Amino acid sequence: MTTSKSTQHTEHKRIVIKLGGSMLEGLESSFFKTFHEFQNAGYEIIIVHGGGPAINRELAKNGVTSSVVNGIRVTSKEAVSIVQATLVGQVNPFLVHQLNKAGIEAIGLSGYDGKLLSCTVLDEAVYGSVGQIQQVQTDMLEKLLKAQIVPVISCIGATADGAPLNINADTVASEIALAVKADSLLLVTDTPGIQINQVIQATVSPDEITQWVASGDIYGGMIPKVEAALACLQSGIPSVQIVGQQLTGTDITLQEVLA
Ligand SMILES: Nc1ncnc2c1ncn2[C@@H]1O[C@H](COP(=O)(O)OP(=O)(O)O)[C@@H](O)[C@H]1O
Ligand SMILES: CC(=O)N[C@@H](CCC(=O)OP(=O)(O)O)C(=O)O
Repeated sequence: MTTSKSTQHTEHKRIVIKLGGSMLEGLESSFFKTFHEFQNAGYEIIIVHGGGPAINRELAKNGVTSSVVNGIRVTSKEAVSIVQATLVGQVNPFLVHQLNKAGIEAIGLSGYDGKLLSCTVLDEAVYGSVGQIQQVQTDMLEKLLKAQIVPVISCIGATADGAPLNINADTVASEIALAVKADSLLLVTDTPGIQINQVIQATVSPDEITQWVASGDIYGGMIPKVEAALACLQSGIPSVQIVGQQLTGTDITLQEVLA
């Protein structure tokens, strides 16, 4: 993994905010106030977005079927060009527009731009055109952050030959958070945190997560989120949260949670 922050001196704190496709559909304009608050508090912000519902609609419109295994979309060659067109052509500009309109200087990127997300194929037999990130090229991000521009990244990676690959946006967010040595990762979704037996969990430990994935209490789209959260915490990102649009939710912590 390439990072360049370690060689820099900076007073800034960094936050990677992943906006799930599920919450983007019901985005409230007041949500963007939060970004000003983060910036005023001295945070450099990187946004990663998904777009599951928009992708589902476009695939259906084109008569392309897809399935999901462990929260990862099995992506045929036909599907990947629709996924790319939807994320890069629709969802990303929508979000960049909303941010710019709210007075936050934002610029859209995909994994191609500045060679941001160099990938190999994860497992073609199982997932098709899904990427495994080999390198995050942070140079472009550093330049943008220095200029106080918010990068808005869609979860499309590229092979060395320039073929597009679909990557789950939670995974992209965690890889980027690790590459830029973020102080915090926020995974914003359509539910205010991890719910077990309909109760939102304020704090959860890795052992609880393992147990709840095995029992099926954590399933589907929540699986890549908890995996992303654990990958970040175990590699030293101090704060990882899964939250709703109000930014309240679940803190994932390496500490054992006392009953
Ligand atoms: N234990 C859980 N707590 C909350 N949500 C869960 C849980 N397990 C699975 N989910 C599902 O995960 C969904 C969020 O994942 P997903 O739909 O992929 O959102 P996003 O588009 O934000 O990535 C929730 O809406 C819910 O249906
Ligand atoms: C490989 C894979 O699963 N890609 C995801 C990318 C979009 C995404 O992650 O969107 P959400 O944030 O809405 O979940 C997909 O095709 O749905």
